[in-house]
Amino acid sequence: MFQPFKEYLEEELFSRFDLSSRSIPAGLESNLSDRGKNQATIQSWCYQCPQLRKIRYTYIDAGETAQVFNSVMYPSHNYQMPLLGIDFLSFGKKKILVVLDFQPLFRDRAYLDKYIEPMRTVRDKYNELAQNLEMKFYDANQYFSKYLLFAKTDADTVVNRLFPAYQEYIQLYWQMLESAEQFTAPEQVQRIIKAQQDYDQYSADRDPAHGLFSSYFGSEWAERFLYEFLFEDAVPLAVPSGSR
Ligand SMILES: C=CC1=C(C)/C(=C/c2[nH]c(/C=C3N=C(/C=C4\NC(=O)C(C)=C4C=C)C(C)=C\3CCC(=O)O)c(CCC(=O)O)c2C)NC1=O
Repeated sequence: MFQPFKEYLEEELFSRFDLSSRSIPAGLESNLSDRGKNQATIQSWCYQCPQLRKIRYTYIDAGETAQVFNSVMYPSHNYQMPLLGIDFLSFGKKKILVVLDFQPLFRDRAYLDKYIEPMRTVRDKYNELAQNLEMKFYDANQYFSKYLLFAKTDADTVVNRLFPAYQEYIQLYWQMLESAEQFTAPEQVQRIIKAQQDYDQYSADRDPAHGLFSSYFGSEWAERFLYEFLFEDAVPLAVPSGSR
């Protein structure tokens, strides 16, 4: 269902950036599960380039049961650019949830004007994909912008509306990255490092996918996948969520 989204991202990345592979810890690059109704595979890719220090994306394919495309771009620590966050989920065709955002590192007015306001014209074209749904796991005021796309939708809308919206958000992201101010002062770079680290901690601690990963691949693998790959700058909670 989201394969064309992955292919578009790859074409963009490979044609625009000087990518090199970034290693994925052993055993986490892919996995296969026979526990569910359909066989499930999970596969991840990770790259870096001068502008983006970590580019990761993951595809889960459990046939009709589940299709997930998840990705985060982490800009180099010299940029205050928001992270590009993508989370597209389809469960059994009827339940489709899509989230796409430039995830802000800071929330002051000057920052939002510079890095979030440019999304507005794109966002305004896709009202049906911005449904103001309530967040149960995350906090909409932390690491989400007010112009995020967040919708429960259907397969037709994914093809006809989400795909063009996705392309526009990605194009805007590249454009902003190209012209983004570069920071080199150590205290400014430190502030960016800290904010990106906090993003990993925030995301790992709240990740709604832990249960999904555990059910397919076991809680140990799920824990490693979260803390060693997806959000590697996060420190695991003292008591893993599976045992709480
Ligand atoms: C491979 C990793 C990965 C997967 C597969 C994943 C899945 C995932 N994301 C979800 C929700 C969600 N996901 C997001 C957003 C994001 N989530 C992100 O990982 C990113 C980058 C964004 C930002 C765009 C939001 C806002 C929700 C709704 C959760 C809520 O209500 O708080 C859910 C819950 C769906 C439900 O309501 O049943 C799952 C299972 N999250 C992951 O990290």
